[in-house]
Amino acid sequence: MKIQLALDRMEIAEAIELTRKVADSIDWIEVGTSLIKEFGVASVKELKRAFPAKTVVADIKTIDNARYEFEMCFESGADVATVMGVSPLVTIVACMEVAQRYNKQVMIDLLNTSAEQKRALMKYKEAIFCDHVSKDEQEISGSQNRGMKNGELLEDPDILVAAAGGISLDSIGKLRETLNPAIAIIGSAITKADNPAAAAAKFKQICLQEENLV
Ligand SMILES: O=C(CO)[C@H](O)[C@H](O)COP(=O)(O)O
Repeated sequence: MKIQLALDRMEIAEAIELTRKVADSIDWIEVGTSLIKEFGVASVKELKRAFPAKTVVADIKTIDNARYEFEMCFESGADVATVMGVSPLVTIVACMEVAQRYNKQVMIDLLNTSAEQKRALMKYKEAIFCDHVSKDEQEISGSQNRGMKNGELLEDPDILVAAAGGISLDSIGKLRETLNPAIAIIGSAITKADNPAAAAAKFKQICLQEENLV
C-alpha cells in the first residue's frame, strides 16, 4: 500500500516544511483542494519544485471545464489530477484525453456516486478510483473510511484503488482487510499529529508489514 500525504488548510511554505519532515515515509504528495483554492496552481508548482522525485497529485476535484483545469495542473507539474465521478461523462472523457496527451494520470473521486455511476466509470481502467468519505461526513456525521462503502464495485483486479477520509492508525488495519486500496490517502492523521514524522513512520511500518506478508 502506498501512502499519499494529503496537504490541506495550510500555507504553501508550511506544506513544504511538513513534507520535508515526513518525506522518507510517504510515497505520493497530494496538493489538497484547499491549497489549490487558496493559492491556485502555484501550490502545485511549488510542491513539485521542492519534491521533483515524488508523484504529485493535484486534488483539484474538477467537475466541469476539464480541459482547462487538467492542462493547468499538468503544466504546473502535477503527475495526477482529480475529477469528481459525479461529473457528466463528457468531463471524465476530457480528463482522460488530457492525461493521455500529457502522459499523466487521472484519479476519479467516487464521493457521492451511485452504484450505477460507479459501474459506468469502471470502464476508464487507466484511471485511479478513489473511495472517499468527505470532510463534512467525517466532521458532521462522524464517518471514517473503513472501506465498507460499495467495496465490491472496486474488486476488479485491473483497477487501481485509492481510499481517503479520516484514515487513522486505528482504522488502516480495517481498511486493509476490506477495500485493501493500493493507495491510502492520509491527511490529518499525519499533518495534525504532535509528531508528524513519527506518525508517518508508523503508517509506513504498517504498509511495509503488509508487503512482507504478501
Ligand atoms: O480530499 C480530502 C478532503 O476533501 C482530503 O485530502 C482527504 O479527506 C484526506 O484527508 P483526511 O485524512 O484529513 O481526511
